[in-house]
Amino acid sequence: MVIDRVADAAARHDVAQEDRLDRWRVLEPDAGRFLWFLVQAVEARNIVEVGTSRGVSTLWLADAARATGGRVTSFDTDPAAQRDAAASLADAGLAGHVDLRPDDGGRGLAALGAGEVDLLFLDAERTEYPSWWPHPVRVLRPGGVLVADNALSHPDEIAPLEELLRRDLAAVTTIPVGKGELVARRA
Ligand SMILES: C[S@@+](CC[C@H](N)C(=O)[O-])C[C@H]1O[C@@H](n2cnc3c(N)ncnc32)[C@H](O)[C@@H]1O
Repeated sequence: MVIDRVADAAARHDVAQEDRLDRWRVLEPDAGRFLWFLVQAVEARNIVEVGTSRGVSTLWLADAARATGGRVTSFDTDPAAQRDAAASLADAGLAGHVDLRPDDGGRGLAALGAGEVDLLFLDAERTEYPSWWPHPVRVLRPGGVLVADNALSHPDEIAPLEELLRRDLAAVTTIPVGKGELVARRA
């Protein structure tokens, strides 16, 4: 499977990198399966991701989008990473379900319309998320879901995001899969 191939390449790559920012830091398999299920459970069609990297989470989201008849828009500030992701998506036959945007996620979210996103996945620099407010919540449709990775691996960095979500949304919890997925649903 293409996802396994990219995840294996990421593990080999990351172990040799001293600087965290040089690592690909791809999504854990159980978190990927959780995202894949969630997209289909909420029948998400307009799916937005911030943090493509080499596209492991994008592959999970795109495979689920194929099942819902939806589409993934994925932002990353690293065009080289997105070129690798594009090749993997093509290998998996999923390129037609994804728009890769080499852009800042905060700027990308600010440009989206209110209530147009069914599922938003945040997997970029966690400390930046609060500066993107109110757009991560503004873009969600009623019943739409926000998911943020690293809720358990980096609780201190995720705490400001969780505080904003608990202020603005009713249902917020952390699912203990992968590195911890913070999930919030817009009523
Ligand atoms: C943890 S990796 C994403 C891993 C990816 N979701 C996966 O499962 O393969 C974080 C990525 O976020 C990107 N990034 C960091 N800040 C960003 C921002 N403000 N907007 C968009 N992408 C950003 C980085 O370039 C990096 O590729």
